[in-house]
Amino acid sequence: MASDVLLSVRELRIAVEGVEAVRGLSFDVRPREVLALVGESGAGKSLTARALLGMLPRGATASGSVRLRGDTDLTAQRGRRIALVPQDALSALSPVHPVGDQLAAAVRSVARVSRKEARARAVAALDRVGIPDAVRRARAYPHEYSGGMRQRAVIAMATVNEPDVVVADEPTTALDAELQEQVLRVLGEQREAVGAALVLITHDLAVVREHADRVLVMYAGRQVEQGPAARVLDRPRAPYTAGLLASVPGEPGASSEPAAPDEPAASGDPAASGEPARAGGRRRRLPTIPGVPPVPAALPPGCAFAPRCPLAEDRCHREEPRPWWVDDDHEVSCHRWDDVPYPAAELFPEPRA
Ligand SMILES: Nc1ncnc2c1ncn2[C@@H]1O[C@H](COP(=O)(O)OP(=O)(O)OP(=O)(O)O)[C@@H](O)[C@H]1O
Repeated sequence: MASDVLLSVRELRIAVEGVEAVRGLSFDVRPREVLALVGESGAGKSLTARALLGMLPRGATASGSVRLRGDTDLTAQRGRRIALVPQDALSALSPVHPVGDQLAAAVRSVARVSRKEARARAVAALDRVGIPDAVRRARAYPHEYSGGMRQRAVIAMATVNEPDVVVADEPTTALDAELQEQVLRVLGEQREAVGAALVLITHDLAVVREHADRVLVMYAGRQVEQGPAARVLDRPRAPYTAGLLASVPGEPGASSEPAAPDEPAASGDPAASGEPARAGGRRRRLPTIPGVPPVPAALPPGCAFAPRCPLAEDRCHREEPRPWWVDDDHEVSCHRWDDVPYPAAELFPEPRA
């Protein structure tokens, strides 16, 4: 293991009820870096996140390895060296205990400290994430917090024991747009304050560009492309990444033609939406990747993206591509990576209005 690798994932495969949904992922997370996992719904991001924490759902089995500082006992590290910020803060907090008690219990689960000291650390953690009047708020129950406050409390919970890695699974999905940026800012600040790396699962490539050092793009349980976020977003080498980018307003990969002026603006999962969007003050129809991702039980032969890929040729429908380093820190799994044009939007023309 290279000395600067904190979390090392090798050939991770996860099957649910015997059906493989994550198929041979390998990646590293280095100290203090932010790695974004992106891909459409069903790509296997959440299962991967759970595997990093040693908490796979019932019926799921994993093979391959996940090592945190060389250690494979992830359950023992959970809450201590690796912690989760889940999608839904309400389900992560117990409704029957005050928030401060829950944080103090998290402190005492890993550190031999007095109740008073645990309480003090809990209040300090709430204060750090910007919960006003933290001493009083620590005595309140989760339902007495607003949605944004609850998500901050969950970030406080994940970072209170100063873990090496925080895994955040779409931490802003349940929040309105205004709160999303706030919560991501708090998450970034806390990560820096405790010196943790962050594995950030998101649908939003604008979030990747703003917050991630590296990105891993997933499709149908496989890694399609990974590398430094700016390099991957500026010059995607996998047609799938190009398609995701083409559907994000303002990205270099996205088309810039104006469309009918009466179209509403887009929201949500960009690749799947195909909705009109606004860029540079103009409304336009965004290109989308045609079709939908396959379900794990019915994968096509060869490259799973081939049926949707504008560059697919015979070989793509027969042979699954192996990951290939296109330069020293940028890996792609695509037979046609060298034929992806620049700008990549050319691959995905705009739909007709
Ligand atoms: N508990 C489970 N039982 C059965 N199938 C599951 C379970 N969890 C995940 N799967 C299946 O595994 C595949 C990957 O799911 P996963 O939740 O990891 O995807 P994802 O990329 O996180 O999607 P989303 O963005 O919608 O959360 C999907 O086909 C999903 O239906």
